[in-house]
Amino acid sequence: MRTSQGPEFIKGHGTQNDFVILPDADGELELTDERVRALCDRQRGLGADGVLRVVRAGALPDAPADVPADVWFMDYRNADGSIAEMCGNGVRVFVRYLVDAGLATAGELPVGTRAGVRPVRIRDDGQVTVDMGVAKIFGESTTSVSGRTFHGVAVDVGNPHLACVSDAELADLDLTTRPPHDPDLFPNGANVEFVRPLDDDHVQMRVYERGVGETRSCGTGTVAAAAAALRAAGADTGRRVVHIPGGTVEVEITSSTATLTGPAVLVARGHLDPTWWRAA
Ligand SMILES: N[C@@H](CCC[C@H](N)C(=O)O)C(=O)O
Repeated sequence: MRTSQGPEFIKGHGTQNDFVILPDADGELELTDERVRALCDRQRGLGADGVLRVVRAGALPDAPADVPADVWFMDYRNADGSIAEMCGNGVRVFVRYLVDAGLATAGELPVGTRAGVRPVRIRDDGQVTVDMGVAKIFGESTTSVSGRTFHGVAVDVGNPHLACVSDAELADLDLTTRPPHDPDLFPNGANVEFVRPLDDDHVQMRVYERGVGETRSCGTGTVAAAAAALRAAGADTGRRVVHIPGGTVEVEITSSTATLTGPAVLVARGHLDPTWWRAA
């Protein structure tokens, strides 16, 4: 009979961008890159696009200095083990977990990330809205997929994006390999979005995420996509409903910030096998 349990986990997703959540208030877990890769592996682990460690900012040595110590910090890792500054779908799932676990009360809640503090609110209809900060366009560049060149804008949503608006049929794009990006403009890599306007309010998007591959959704990517689509339409501010393979989110861009609204779902919970965890 088993006498001890491994670390607790929760599995969740936001528009099918899926995560393993690891509660670790005091920062005691040894979360190595290899353990992240093992957790995210869809054959030998739980399977996920990324890991969200739930830790108090004060317990994480590399938390940014401007995040107060008592704030819950989303220590985000991509499936390949790399660290990213921000995750728009992850932060909604993170807050759903905090409220579900009784670690926070519903209402506006500050979440620490490597891109700074992000206010998050669970709405009465269950959707979750995140204040994502300013989506900053910092250049223009190109990529190529399936023999076609795409022009896009570089957008900083806390993490780097190349968002390419075109009339290409998105289902035809082969995103099984990483679309190239300019290393001078993106020295730390880039998430690449392909965006097709459907009408004045709606766009369709597919994404290849840095550190993961093609995912069924990327929250920061949808904000970059909305900023790029607005710019292509000659506007700096406005609203876009973004249709991704995993669902639909809504992005509003004002002169001072961007908000992202979408679902956040908890799917399962349990404990890792201690032998598996030790060996991972
Ligand atoms: N899926 C996320 C973005 C996760 C980080 C990204 N892959 C990066 O490396 O910047 C989202 O929902 O925003």
